[in-house]
Amino acid sequence: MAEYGMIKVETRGKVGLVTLDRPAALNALCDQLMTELGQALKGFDADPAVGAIVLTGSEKAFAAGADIKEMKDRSFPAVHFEDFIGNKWETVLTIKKPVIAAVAGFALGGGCELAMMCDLIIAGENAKFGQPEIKLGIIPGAGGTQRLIRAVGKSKAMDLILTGRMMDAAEAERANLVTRVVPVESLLEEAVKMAGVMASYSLPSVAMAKEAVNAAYEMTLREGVRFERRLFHSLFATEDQKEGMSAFAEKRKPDFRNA
Ligand SMILES: CC(C)(O)CC(=O)SCCNC(=O)CCNC(=O)[C@H](O)C(C)(C)COP(=O)(O)OP(=O)(O)OC[C@H]1O[C@@H](n2cnc3c(N)ncnc32)[C@H](O)[C@@H]1OP(=O)(O)O
Repeated sequence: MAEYGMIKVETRGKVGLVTLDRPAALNALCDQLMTELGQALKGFDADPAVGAIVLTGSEKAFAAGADIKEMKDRSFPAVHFEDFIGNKWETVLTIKKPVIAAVAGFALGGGCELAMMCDLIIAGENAKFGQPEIKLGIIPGAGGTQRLIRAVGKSKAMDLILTGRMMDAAEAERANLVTRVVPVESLLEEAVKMAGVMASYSLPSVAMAKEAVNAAYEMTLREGVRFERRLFHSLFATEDQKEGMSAFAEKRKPDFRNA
């Protein structure tokens, strides 16, 4: 397992676990942390022993946003021509295996945006979500204006982005930003359990299910349904489809080989 300075990486059964670990700065997402996160996510995606990934932070903070101190003196040409935020922040979107964000404490600015780039969010009861960039004289720059509205609708997205206020876990669940709220003490266990269920299925079908759902962000309904149908048909070329359906007919547990 690779050694990192600002994240911790381990496996729990078939689940890859990445923990953001920069406590002195509430896991502020500096360049080094984002580089390490990208490497760890790609490593788990390439690891055949891993079927799903959990991304988490500390009890106090999932992540308090991009590192303000690191970016405060940057100029327009610097951020524009280097494509600041850009691809490096979007590595999580390229991961084929499911990625669950397990969020306790602050998920603000880039922290909220990073959680929204994951496939789903489970929140601890103390979680606080927000896009406070407006208080810094900027706007969200890692997809917050686009993903938040798709999750919570226009009124609440405008409310959060234009006031910069925080939303607690209960409100985030009511607004459909998170799938489930659990006690902070059991957050990781619940997230790893859910990831373990996903990892127990055939990887090609899990990866295609994820791809099809995410495609709904980009496609019309007609295009999306056609895309889904193509993926659905292609799964009949896998051994795992034969195994899954044979196991059902023979009343036994399937033995998926990810093939
Ligand atoms: C990605 C983009 C493009 O969308 C842009 C962004 O993400 S901009 C950043 C958006 N996030 C914020 O504006 C949140 C900033 N942080 C806070 O408002 C507060 O820290 C808090 C409400 C999250 C927590 O407050 P508190 O409990 O009082 O702790 P602090 O003493 O403020 O913080 C402890 C320590 O962490 C440092 N810190 C916190 N957040 C950041 C950050 N985003 N960047 C850099 N450093 C951060 C804070 O400065 C403290 O460190 P010291 O100054 O004591 O060394």
